[in-house]
Order: sequence, then C-alpha cells, then structure tokens
Amino acid sequence: MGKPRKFDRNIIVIGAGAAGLVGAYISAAVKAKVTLIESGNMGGDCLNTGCVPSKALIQCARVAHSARTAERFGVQVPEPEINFPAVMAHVRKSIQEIEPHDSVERYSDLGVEVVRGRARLVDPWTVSITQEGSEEHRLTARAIILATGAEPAVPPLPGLDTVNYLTSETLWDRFAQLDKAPSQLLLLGGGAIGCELAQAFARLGSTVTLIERAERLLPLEDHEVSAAVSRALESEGVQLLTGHEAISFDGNNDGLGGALILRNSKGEIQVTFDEIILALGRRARTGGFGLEALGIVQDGKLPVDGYLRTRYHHILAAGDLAGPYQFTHMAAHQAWYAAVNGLFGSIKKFAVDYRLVPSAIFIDPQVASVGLSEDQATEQGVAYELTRYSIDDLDRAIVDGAATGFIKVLTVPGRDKILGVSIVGENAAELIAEFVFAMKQGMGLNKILSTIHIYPTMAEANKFVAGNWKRAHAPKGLLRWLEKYHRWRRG
Ligand SMILES: Cc1cc2nc3c(=O)[nH]c(=O)nc-3n(C[C@H](O)[C@H](O)[C@H](O)COP(=O)(O)OP(=O)(O)OC[C@H]3O[C@@H](n4cnc5c(N)ncnc54)[C@H](O)[C@@H]3O)c2cc1C
Ligand SMILES: NC(=O)c1ccc[n+]([C@@H]2O[C@H](COP(=O)([O-])OP(=O)(O)OC[C@H]3O[C@@H](n4cnc5c(N)ncnc54)[C@H](O)[C@@H]3O)[C@@H](O)[C@H]2O)c1
Repeated sequence: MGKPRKFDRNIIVIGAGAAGLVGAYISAAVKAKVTLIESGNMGGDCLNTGCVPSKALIQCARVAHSARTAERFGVQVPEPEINFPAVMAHVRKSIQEIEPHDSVERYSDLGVEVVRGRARLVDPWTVSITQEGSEEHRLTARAIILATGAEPAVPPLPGLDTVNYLTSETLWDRFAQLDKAPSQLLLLGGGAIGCELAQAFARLGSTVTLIERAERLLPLEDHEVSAAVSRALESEGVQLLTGHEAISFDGNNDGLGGALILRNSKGEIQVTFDEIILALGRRARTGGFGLEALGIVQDGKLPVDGYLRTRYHHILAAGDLAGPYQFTHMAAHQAWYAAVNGLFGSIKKFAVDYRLVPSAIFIDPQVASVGLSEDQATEQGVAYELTRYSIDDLDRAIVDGAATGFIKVLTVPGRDKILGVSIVGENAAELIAEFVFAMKQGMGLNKILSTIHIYPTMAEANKFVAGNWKRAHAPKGLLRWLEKYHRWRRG
C-alpha cells in the first residue's frame, strides 16, 4: 500500500513501558492525536518485572540486614525471621501502589487514547490492533514510535530445557508461591540484575552463587568498582565464580533443581542448585509484529540513526528496543526525541544526546557512575587526571556505620572540567546527581567546591573530592610568596 493521503492519527505509539508512556504523553502535550497500544500490562518491564519489584525486594533485604547488624549500634535484636510470603507481598503491594502512575485512566486524562491489544505493522503507515474477543482493527498514522522493549536473553545452552529456569520476567510469580527463599540459588550473569538479586536473596536467607563469564563482576564498570562490589557480596556470603562460563545444564528428573556445568581457565566444574535465575542481558523485542516484513529489522537488530529513525524515517524507536542503554531514565530521555522527531522532524529534528548517561546499581553500598570511567579513558586513549576521596573519612558515613566506598573523578589534565565520576557508597545514586548536573551545565569541580553543602551529609563527599582536586592544583609559587608575606607581617 502507498502512503495514505489522510491519516487517522498524527502518531501511534506501540508499547506502554517507560518509553511508550513518555512518548505518548509528550505527543498529547503538544496536541497531537495519539494512540498508545499495549498488549500486556501498562508500565511494561520497569513497573511489573524490573525496577519496581527488584527495588522493593532489595528494601526488604536491607531491613533484614540492618536488623542482623543492629548490634554495632548497641541495639540487640534476635536473628530476624524472614516471612518470605510477606516479602513477596511487599513486592506486589509496591507494584500496585505505583500502578496508577502508568494507568490507562491517567494517560487518558492526559489526552492519550490508550488501546489494549497487540499491534502489528501491516505497512509503513498502518497498524493493525488485535484485541482478545474483538475483531482486528486498523489505524493509519503519519508517525509511529516503536517502544516494545526487550526480553531476557536465553542462550541455547545444551540441557537448558531440562531445567525449570527463571528470568527476571518469571521469578516474581514463581517466588510468590514459596514459603521461604530458595535454599540454593544460582544467579547466572554478574551484571546489574545478577549483582542486585544476589545480595538481596543472600540477605533473605538463600545460599547464593553468582556466576560471571568475565574475570570480574560488572565488567562495564570501573575495575575498582567491580572489586568493591565483589568484596561487599563475598562479605555477605555470596559465592562468586567469576571467569566461569556456563556450558550446559543437567536438570533433576523431578523438574526441581539441577546442575550447571561451568568452564573456567583450569577446566570444568559443576554447581548444583534448587533455583536458577538467568541474568545474561536483555534482547530487543523485535519479532512478530511486522518489522521483519518491512525490512526494518535485520538479524533481530533494529538499526536507528541519531534521530532514532528506522529506515522509514517516520517510524522511530525508543527505549530498550532501540538501545544501547537499557535504563528507564534512558527510555524516557529517548522518548522525547522520538516524539518530537516523529511529529516535527520534517521541520526540525534533534539528535539524541548520549553524552551524559548516569546509571546506578542498587546493591549495598550503591554504585553509580556517569561519563568516562578510568578504564574507558585508558582504553580510548583519553588523557585524564584522577582525583579520589575515600568515604571512610566522611563524618556522616562514620556515624551512620556506612564508612566505606569512594568517589573517583576524572578531569581534563590541568582543568577542573569533569570527564567522568564513579561512586561506591551509601546513597551513591543520589550523590551522583550533583556531578551529572554540573557536567550538564558545563560546571567544573571549582563550582562544586564553592557550593555550601549541609553538614553532616553524604553529599559533603562531593565537595571533599573537589577539595582534593583543588589542593592538588594549589598555586605553589603564590603560596610560597604568601608564607613570606605573613612572616614579614609578623615582624
Ligand atoms: C530486574 C530488572 C531491574 C531493573 N532495574 C532498573 C533500575 O533500577 N533502573 C533503571 O533505570 N532500569 C532498570 N531496569 C531496566 C528497565 O526496566 C528498562 O530499561 C525499561 O523498563 C525499558 O522500558 P521500555 O519502555 O523500553 O520497554 P518495556 O518496559 O519493556 O515496555 C515495552 C512494552 O511494549 C509492550 N509490547 C511489546 N510488543 C507489543 C506489541 N506488538 N503490541 C503492543 N504492545 C507491545 C510490552 O508488553 C511492554 O509493556 C531493570 C530491568 C530489570 C529486568
Ligand atoms: N539498576 C539498574 O539500572 C538496573 C538493574 C537491573 C537491570 N538493569 C538493566 O537491565 C539490563 C540487563 O541486565 P543483566 O544483568 O541481565 O545484563 P548485563 O548485560 O548487565 O549482564 C549480563 C552478564 O552476563 C554475563 N554472561 C553472559 N553470558 C554468560 C555465560 N554464558 N556464562 C556466564 N556469564 C555470562 C556477561 O558477561 C554480563 O556481565 C542491564 O544492561 C541494565 O541496563 C538495570
């Protein structure tokens, strides 16, 4: 079919996760006629199986850990009893309380037409919608945003079909049926999901083994961050097997548990488990809704240009589907560009700004980073100066019993311009915000140093690292002269 002369909608958005919701909202806010189509639960991965349930679980685990370590504050508490069904009820309740933020009602009130059903592209301008119990109907649109997200990667490892494995999509329902946390839990993949869940389940009573193919956990983070995370997890009893690659599975005949064969530099080993969670990355959800037939998808990948346009410039993509960063805040960031470029691209279009992408991993102590890490700067041959501050020296951290971690700041040699920051420490995800803001606004460490920070707060660490940079750049000649001047003044 050729391009229609008239369109039913200015824009159609497929998928109501973080990217789709924001894309639809922005479109409605600028008065476009917009339809948002969702085949599953409103809110997508983040609300239903990702950020929200994982952070709710992490909070339960944190409380258990606080109780277990309360004695150091002079508070005697017996070993906490974990009521696992109640933990999972907190997870469920958190989702339910946040659900209204992403609901059909909320978005309808914002001017978005929300349709529940499965979308498929029939041609580059026509979307078919299939709803259970009703006939397929079709809508044409001048622009289309694809925001169908990603799904857990499940590699075709021999024997995997003999194992009742879990992923971040299935674990919540399965674990909601359990009386207690699994006894022997294996987490395959030492990335963000693997690390967060390993610590949480260890704190909730599981014996956890975390397996990572690379030589260190979180291989994309700074090497000192990986080392700090390994120390934190091991200190809480998580068995770490880095440099171990999953080779094959051998499920128990009763369908419960099994064994995983791993290869390391010395040979092969076997580890057994009651439950295994695959956390091996997430693949873009590109299949089964017409993209292959249109030639938008090649080998399961959906290439987009800097404006998030596919090979059909009026069909754009945002969020986990588009990549390369799979974060809720990135999905929302890209959605603005997809909506604006989709609606106004023929007049003016904007390339996505990927220069500053902060991220955090919500283990304890938290990990947060933005810009270049030291390893990336070295790999890319970027000249840098490194300034550190050790959080074990911070008053607030000491009184809170959280005196561990560090801030590493990379700057342009001889200048206070920030190239990147890595933080390990309590509330690192909040601390990093000041650096993200400074970098975005073109402010350097001098500006952070000259800003009043409340005493005693963790945020003072940001000022102290800036102070360390300043001391290293003190004008030595001037200080020598001042010393002489003061001597002279004393007479
Ligand atoms: C365990 C876990 C923890 C995480 N924690 C964090 C965190 O702390 N912070 C963070 O920033 N990120 C986190 N993430 C990542 C975050 O969840 C994702 O980056 C984000 O949800 C991506 O949003 P999205 O809109 O691109 O995709 P999704 O949320 O996956 O939304 C896509 C939607 O499209 C729908 N859909 C698919 N195909 C069709 C179709 N044909 N028709 C209609 N609808 C369709 C799906 O049903 C889905 O609702 C976490 C992820 C996981 C798995
Ligand atoms: N706090 C957060 O922002 C947060 C939390 C969870 C998830 N997420 C998002 O979800 C995405 C997916 O998370 P993830 O942890 O599944 O993926 P990931 O890409 O972060 O980590 C997967 C890990 O599995 C390892 N691996 C791959 N194949 C292996 C094998 N055969 N044997 C052993 N190890 C193997 C990889 O080396 C990698 O380190 C992340 O990239 C992140 O963007 C974000």
